[in-house]
Amino acid sequence: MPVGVLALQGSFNEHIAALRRIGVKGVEIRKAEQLDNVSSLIIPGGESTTMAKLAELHNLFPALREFVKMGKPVWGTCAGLIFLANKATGQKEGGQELVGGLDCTVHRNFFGSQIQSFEAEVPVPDLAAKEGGPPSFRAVFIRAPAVLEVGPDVEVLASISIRSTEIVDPSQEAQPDTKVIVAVKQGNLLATAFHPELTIDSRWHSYFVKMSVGNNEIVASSSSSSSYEDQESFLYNKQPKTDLPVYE
Ligand SMILES: NC(=O)CC[C@H](N)C(=O)O
Repeated sequence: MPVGVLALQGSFNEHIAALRRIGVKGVEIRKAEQLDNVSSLIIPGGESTTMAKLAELHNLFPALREFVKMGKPVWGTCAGLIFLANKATGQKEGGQELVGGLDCTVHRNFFGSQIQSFEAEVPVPDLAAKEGGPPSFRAVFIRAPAVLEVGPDVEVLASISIRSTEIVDPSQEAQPDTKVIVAVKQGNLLATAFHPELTIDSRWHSYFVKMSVGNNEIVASSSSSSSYEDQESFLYNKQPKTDLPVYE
């Protein structure tokens, strides 16, 4: 079965292109019944309030919650992390509906607004040990959330050190060198505050695909032409930069 990518809003094209680069077919999910035909699901980054409104409009929440409850692998990136969290803070007035399932609290815009977006090299030793390659990953944080608290079943895959001056939200009282959680795993749920689909490093996608393999056979991407083939231009780091801070 192919990997589903929730395609209401945000970087779903980029996820499908990233899956394609590792030879896996990704399909757009816009209707509840389409979830029956996929082994696993990626909820992309974008704008979680907008995505939630669209999901509500299409009556997707019950099916998404059922998908999570069935134990099928789901990976939320950025806004997708917010979707999966049991609790979110920093929401717009009136809040927003969440899929939930991931036992954590996230802050929606922990690192500030669009202009506080940044890139960093983030060490993720467990994932590098499984997937090979260098120990750290290029991480693109766009108006990124962060995980404030995790439950006992949640494994922290990556955190970054930040100074309090880097936190824009005055309600956050981070002390110098606070560790902020930016990637977690809980059973079949994976969540990252950043956007691996915007980098050329496909190890996060292959890691997620391997989580799905236990459940169902993954369909290989066909070699025929696809509208996703030419989307390499989305990638931020075709040319590796050397001047990035390393967060450890
Ligand atoms: N790049 C992103 O997905 C940003 C998410 C954004 N902070 C939100 O609330 O939805």
